[in-house]
Amino acid sequence: MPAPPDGRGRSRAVLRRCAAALALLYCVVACVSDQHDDTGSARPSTAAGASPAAEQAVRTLVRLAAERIATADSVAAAKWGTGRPVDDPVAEKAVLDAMDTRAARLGMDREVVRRVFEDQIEANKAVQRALHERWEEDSELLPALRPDLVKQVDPVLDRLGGELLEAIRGAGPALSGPRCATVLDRDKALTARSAGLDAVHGDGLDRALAHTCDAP
Ligand SMILES: C=C(O[C@@H]1C=C(C(=O)O)C=C[C@H]1O)C(=O)O
Repeated sequence: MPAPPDGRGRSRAVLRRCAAALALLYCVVACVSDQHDDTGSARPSTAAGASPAAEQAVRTLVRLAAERIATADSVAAAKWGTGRPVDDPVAEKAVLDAMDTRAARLGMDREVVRRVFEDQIEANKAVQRALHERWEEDSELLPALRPDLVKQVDPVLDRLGGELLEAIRGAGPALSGPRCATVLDRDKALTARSAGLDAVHGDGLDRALAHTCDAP
């Protein structure tokens, strides 16, 4: 008959149980972190939907689209009174071409990238037009500062372009998944509320994300 464990035997048993628990925890963590491959794109985890990381990337996309919409105020102010039109097909083509080149280099779905950036541009122009109308009606609302488009706004648009591209890449197939529209709509509402967006910018954010989800 084995002798009843003394104090040292009991602590060895406790240590063994702790080691087993740690090994189990390690397996769980390794399994969860394996949801991402080393290209940075999220894999759909189960038949039920996208991985949590991919859904987080959809949320990031919403936040970045809201940041990009905010640049329309600076662009509109920079153009106001200069005769420079809201529409600038050459600048738009440059944005779309640059994103297309980067998307191709990263092996991304170029159609998805194109449709998201076309929306960003249309949304930006819609907000610029709405702000110009507002300022025409009430010159008191004119912004005091006129930023320099090339020096001050373009670098922000460039940065946001790269970050949006990463978010699209991270979202991967989640953009065609069944939960995309639900996640997007909820985050749009949250972002609009937390950023205190008025109707013009709220509509702009809607326009910017109009074709982001592409459920079959
Ligand atoms: C930002 C500008 O205004 C418009 C919006 C653009 C955009 O959102 O990227 C690009 C070109 C313009 O049609 C600009 O003229 O630079």
